[in-house]
Amino acid sequence: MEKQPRLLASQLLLKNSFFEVSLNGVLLTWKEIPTKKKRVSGGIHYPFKVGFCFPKFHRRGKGESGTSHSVSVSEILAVRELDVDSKTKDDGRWQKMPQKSTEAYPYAFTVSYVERAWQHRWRCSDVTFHCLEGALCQQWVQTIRGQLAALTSRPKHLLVYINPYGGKQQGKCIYEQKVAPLFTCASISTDVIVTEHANHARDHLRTEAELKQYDGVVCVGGDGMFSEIVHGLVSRTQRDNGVDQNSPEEKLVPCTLRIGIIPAGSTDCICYATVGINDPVTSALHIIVGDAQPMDVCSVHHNNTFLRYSVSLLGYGFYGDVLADSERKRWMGPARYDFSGFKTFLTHHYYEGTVSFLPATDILGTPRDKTRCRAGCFICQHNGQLYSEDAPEICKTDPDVSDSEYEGGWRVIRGKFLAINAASMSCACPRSPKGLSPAAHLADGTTDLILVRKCSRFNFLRHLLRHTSKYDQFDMTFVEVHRVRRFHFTPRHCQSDSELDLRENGKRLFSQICRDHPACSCSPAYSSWNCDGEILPHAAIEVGVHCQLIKLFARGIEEQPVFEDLANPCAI
Ligand SMILES: CCCCCCCCCCCCC/C=C/[C@@H](O)[C@H](COP(=O)(O)O)NC(=O)CCCCCCCCCCCCCCC
Ligand SMILES: Nc1ncnc2c1ncn2[C@@H]1O[C@H](COP(=O)(O)OP(=O)(O)O)[C@@H](O)[C@H]1O
Ligand SMILES: [Ca+2]
Repeated sequence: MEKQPRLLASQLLLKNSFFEVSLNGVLLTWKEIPTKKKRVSGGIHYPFKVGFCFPKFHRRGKGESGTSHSVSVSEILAVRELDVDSKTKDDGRWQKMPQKSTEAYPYAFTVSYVERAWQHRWRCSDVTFHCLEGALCQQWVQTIRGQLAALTSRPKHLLVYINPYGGKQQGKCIYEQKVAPLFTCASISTDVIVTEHANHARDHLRTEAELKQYDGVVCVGGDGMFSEIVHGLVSRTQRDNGVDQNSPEEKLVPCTLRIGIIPAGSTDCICYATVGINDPVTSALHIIVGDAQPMDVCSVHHNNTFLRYSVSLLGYGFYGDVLADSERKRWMGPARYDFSGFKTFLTHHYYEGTVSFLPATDILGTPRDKTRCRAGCFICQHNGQLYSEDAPEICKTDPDVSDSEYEGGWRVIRGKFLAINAASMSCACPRSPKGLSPAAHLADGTTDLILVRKCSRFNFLRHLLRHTSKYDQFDMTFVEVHRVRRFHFTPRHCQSDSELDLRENGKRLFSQICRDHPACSCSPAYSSWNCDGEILPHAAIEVGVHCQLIKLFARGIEEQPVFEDLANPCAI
């Protein structure tokens, strides 16, 4: 790593021990001075070696010379000066000062920073340094503030939407108690809207919100609430740029505003797969430090009419039926998915139809890879660049090139399917920490199309159970998986528009269901699509992936630090 010039270095008091504290452009480091070397310093600038220098994680160690900590400046949330009378100057919060240091070292400042906890959780930690002189204290505060002000990717003003009815209906409480205090600490101002009905956030974003004044949009809720924000922002961006969403071939314009998710829903799979955990404090901290994670978005069309966008799961058959059943049991909260999942598993319906898809052949990675999409993913960077340079099929808008010219690359599969799933990302969630497609990538411009053919209940159960274990859910004769850029699905019996209208009104056409089998002991003709947790009544759809259309306040799942394992060779 390039050596950074030291900006400040002093001996300061921390909890009655002296520390060598230094700041360069990248790290704030404090290292305990061994007892016999301790001496009072009013701010002598002197050279010493910083023992730890890891770029991403702050380290804590205890060597011969005492404990040592390093915090990346990019993960400092705030710095505030403490008053002599032990009251913070900035926000009026009272803090208890140790008696000894208030007497001898009356000036102090507190640095709030990100600390990594268990299983990808982040927490806010405080460290308070005491100084002999006010001027030195001021110098530290000003210098750290200067460093923070130079971090241009951090949001200053956010628009927040809270779904008070998502998940266990705790959205408002989670935001007020866990998130708002952190935003205040980091000097982020917010405009908060508590939604009053479904699609309130989507419509507000699409038509009314004055987006220019914000650095990002935050939703407090589940995947459905996130989906509302995506629809609002993507539609608004296309409208502002004169792009017609109804044309499946059109290249969409990426959204500039980043989206933050404070998880307060039932599945929270988008949060889980982009941050590594569904934890409100962790998500708030990723927003504060100004992380950015690009994400693919699928557009779903039917007969040249735009239906919806999807970022996680598009599922027909099993997941469509689970969702349709679970919507009638919202009162059960998140447990509705387990109940409806069990019920749908027992009904064991299969659906006939034709899937045609355009395999992504020019990219790095396959759905059977052992590597995973992680923070700074090389495959996403590589394939994202390829997409913008080569302008793949979905970007082609040349009216002279007819669809049939692409047909060469398309594959067609007819069959009876228990499930047809398109996972644009892993869909990892607490129910399945590796997800529906463990090797899928967040931002590679593709979706993993998983076809589960008709099989016995026992085999389907084996397939489902493998989502929760280390065994490969694709390594089964009745399952296939393809990494694709586009796909179409047509059910065996095509629906008329009047059938669709009835389905949209919630009336299922059981009279039409078993045309070929009047005894009606078999599967219905149609399922519906589960589009990120929203029901799509159309069975016939056309889907295309738009590479990196949106950005989240996230960085992808961080690899767990390995330095602890290295100390124990048996653990490797
Ligand atoms: C036997 C255990 C099998 C466990 C299999 C778990 C696979 C889970 C993969 C989940 C992928 C989820 C993708 C995300 C979808 C969300 O967008 C979407 C909306 O989320 P929101 O409500 O937060 O807004 N969520 C969903 O559609 C929920 C899907 C949940 C499916 C749960 C399925 C449970 C299956 C249980 C089968 C039990 C069989 C037992 C037989 C003895
Ligand atoms: N104020 C509201 N009243 C009713 N429904 C709402 C409200 N705000 C948002 N919704 C809708 O609630 C649905 C579920 O929201 P979500 O936050 O995803 O929770 P969950 O994860 O429990 O499904 C979404 O379809 C969203 O459009
Ligand atoms: Ca993808």
